Amino acid sequence: MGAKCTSMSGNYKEAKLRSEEIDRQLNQFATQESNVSKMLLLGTGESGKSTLVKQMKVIYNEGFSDEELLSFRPTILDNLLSSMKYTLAGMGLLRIRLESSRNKSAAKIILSHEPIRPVSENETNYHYTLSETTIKALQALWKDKGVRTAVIRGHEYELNDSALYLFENIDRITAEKYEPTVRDVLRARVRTNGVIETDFIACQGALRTRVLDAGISLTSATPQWTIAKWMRCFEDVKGVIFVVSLSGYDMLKQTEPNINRLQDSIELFRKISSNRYFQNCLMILFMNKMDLFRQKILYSKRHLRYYFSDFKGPDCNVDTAALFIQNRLLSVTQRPVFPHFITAVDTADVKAIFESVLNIVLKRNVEKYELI
Ligand SMILES: Nc1nc2c(ncn2[C@@H]2O[C@H](COP(=O)(O)OP(=O)(O)OP(=O)(O)O)[C@@H](O)[C@H]2O)c(=O)[nH]1
Ligand SMILES: [Mg+2]
Repeated sequence: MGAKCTSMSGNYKEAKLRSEEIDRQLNQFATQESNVSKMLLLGTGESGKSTLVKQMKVIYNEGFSDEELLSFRPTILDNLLSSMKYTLAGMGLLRIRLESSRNKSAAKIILSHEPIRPVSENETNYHYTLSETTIKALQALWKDKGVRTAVIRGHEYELNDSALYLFENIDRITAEKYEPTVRDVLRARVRTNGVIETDFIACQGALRTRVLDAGISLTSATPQWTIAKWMRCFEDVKGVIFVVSLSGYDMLKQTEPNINRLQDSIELFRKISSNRYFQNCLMILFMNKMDLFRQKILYSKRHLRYYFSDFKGPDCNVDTAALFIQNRLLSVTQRPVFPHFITAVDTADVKAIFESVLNIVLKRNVEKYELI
């Protein structure tokens, strides 16, 4: 018995020493620039890449300072204004009338409003405020049943995914003392131009990671050689995170209105996953906007079978519909893919999924350096 105890404590000591040695080597590995694990975010426009980058800042870095939050104020007000402009244009397309003809003047005020310029380095329009007339016009329009009907039918004219959130928060957002919250910032929409890099340390200090938002507009029509040409700018990428917006299943592309948005993403995924440039990368698939997808499948009556005629599952069943889309995406490639359903605006969800993705990357690194 005594001997057994001694050998167990011996084993324990040995394991502890080995674990400490692995931790030391991993920390050393993580501090070298050449050991940064680069993860490249790719996907069609508006799939949620920049939202994931914002979440990396919230989860792994210092988050948003008060000043940074405030700097989003003009963008969010502009998003609100342009969403209302877009809704009014959509009403024209769908021949939906304003409920109250008195709101025609409100519509004119909004449609003729100049876009709000985002903050530049030399400028500080953090405290940009809409005029009282514009705020009243926005509020009156949001109360109009015609506008609400058009928002519900937003998928028919590409209304952006954050429009409803912004309209529902209209009074708070247009208040004189409005200070954007992190939730608001995650809903803000600015098209990315140029590469955005975000560095952070994950997996208890063992993995130095750089997430790259390529800021390139890719579609299924982008030729393979163009993809390869662009990707040469990104050396030593460990993994590609391909982001797909699930909520696009019932939407058409803005530029080519005969192409379904989800089909477009599936086709782009086929191209990316078969591109020779990414042959040695981990291929991670984020099927994003699960929150909106759930709402649509459960309540919108826009059943998946209307857009994918080979879907034979039951209506209003989120899991079956989501798995059908996952299988469709996985069927376009032969290579191993790590698929995840995700809601990029939900910090807890992103954290849990990212941890598991980064653990795979870490495991690969460890295997490479024969630490295990
Ligand atoms: N409700 C909801 N909205 C989301 C989600 N992910 C992203 N969005 C919203 O979708 C919009 C587009 O997201 P972005 O992160 O800017 O998309 P992107 O892929 O970076 O777009 P580009 O820069 O044009 O390529 C933003 O308004 C986000 O707030 C999600 O999971 N749920
Ligand atoms: Mg972006």
